[in-house]
Amino acid sequence: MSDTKIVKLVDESSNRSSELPLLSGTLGPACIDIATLYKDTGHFTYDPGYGSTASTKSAITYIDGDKGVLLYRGYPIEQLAEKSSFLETSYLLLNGELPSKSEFNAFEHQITHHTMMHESLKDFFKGFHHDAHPMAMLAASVASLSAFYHDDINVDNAEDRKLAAIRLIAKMPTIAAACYRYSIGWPFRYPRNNLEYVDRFLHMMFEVPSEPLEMNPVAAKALDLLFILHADHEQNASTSTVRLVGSTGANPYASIAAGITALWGPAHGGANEAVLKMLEEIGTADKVDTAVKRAKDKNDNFRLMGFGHRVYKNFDPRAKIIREMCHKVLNELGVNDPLLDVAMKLEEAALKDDYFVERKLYPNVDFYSGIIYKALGIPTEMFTVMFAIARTAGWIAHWIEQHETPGSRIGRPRQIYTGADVRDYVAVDKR
Ligand SMILES: CC(=O)SCCNC(=O)CCNC(=O)[C@H](O)C(C)(C)COP(=O)(O)OP(=O)(O)OC[C@H]1O[C@@H](n2cnc3c(N)ncnc32)[C@H](O)[C@@H]1OP(=O)(O)O
Ligand SMILES: O=C([O-])CC(=O)C(=O)O
Repeated sequence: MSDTKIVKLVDESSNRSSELPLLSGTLGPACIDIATLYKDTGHFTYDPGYGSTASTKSAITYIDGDKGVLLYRGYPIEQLAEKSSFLETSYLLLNGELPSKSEFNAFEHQITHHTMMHESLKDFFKGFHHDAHPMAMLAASVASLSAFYHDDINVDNAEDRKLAAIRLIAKMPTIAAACYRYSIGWPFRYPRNNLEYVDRFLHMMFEVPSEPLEMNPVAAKALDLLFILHADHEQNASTSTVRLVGSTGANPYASIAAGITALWGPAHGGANEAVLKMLEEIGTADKVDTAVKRAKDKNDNFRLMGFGHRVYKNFDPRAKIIREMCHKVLNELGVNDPLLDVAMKLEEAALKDDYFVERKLYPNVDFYSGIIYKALGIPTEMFTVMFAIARTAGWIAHWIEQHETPGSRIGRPRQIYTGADVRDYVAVDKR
């Protein structure tokens, strides 16, 4: 699979030289194994934001940012979006292969068996302020799982790791729905295990006893598709956070809770909430040009939310699928949302503008997803929670891969010190 050439590298500051492999898989870009040259010598590279640093090898997800290619375990995202389900995709991410029918049934059975949230976890919610952000409640609740499931936190045991993965994927929708219902003062709903994964979640979110919930197949299909598209994205900020925390030997619930907090920021998963707020603020299609102008102004902190990506420099294949789905879902649900017009006008204006073209800034996965969530009745503050439900599959797959990889080391970046030179302490009355 890999086509390895040898390159000679010289580190001038230490005068060390080494012959190192130029690593290049059949799919991947070439990269030099600098770590071998510098390993524990005190010399290191400076790469703010890790734009040129591979922190790990991984067999889970592949991205070609120039060609707009995304593969989960080798399968193109377009095919998974069309033919798979979120649970099947989760199995694929975790196990490396698509399941047979009986393997899938067993997996679904295990997930269904673990959907309940511990009764005592409900008491946690009572301590949260009534208008706490759902992401704050989600992060705290998931971190607290390690206080409930002591029996499956031996990170060195493969069976325990698997059980933690099942528990997390199963319980995330239950906890997420509880975050929503707490925020509106409604009693929690138990998971109805005769329903499928996404229907079960929608039931826990929206069911009211006096008005039994009619399951809408269009809504369920759209949500399942969004979950597939958000399930993994190699070493993005939240997954790298999960791996960094995981590298210390921390338990899976603590590691995933750290991923949730990293996802929350508006530069990452929090962008879906920020996009909708931005579109609402812009308000009408005739105000789009002002927004584009502001986004280009370096004295203005305003950015076009849902635009730009560290890796995709042509288009984000997920954004393409979501954009199409957005039209379809609104049409099928009979929703006429003027924000869709604003979004399309904004995309059109930005793609014609030299600033965005030169910097290769295109709509990313978060640009159109919020309009779909809104059409499904999901409140804006829950958008990033929805992302977290889906990304849990990817996070835990990476956490497991990390623990299965021999020779994994603690993550420990270096820094370039820019502070004061050595100096003597001065007593307070002499300062
Ligand atoms: C699920 C996800 O996480 S997808 C990403 C979701 N985040 C967003 O949508 C937030 C808006 N986008 C951004 O902030 C960025 O494009 C990021 C965080 C996604 C990527 O950041 P980076 O790869 O570090 O790019 P960086 O911030 O260096 O931007 C490169 C240039 O494009 C500009 N730029 C990047 N994104 C935008 C934007 N959305 N609007 C206006 N200008 C932008 C920067 O100002 C910079 O300009 P300069 O070269 O003149 O200084
Ligand atoms: O890969 C990234 O940097 C961000 C992203 O699109 C994701 O996490 O889905």
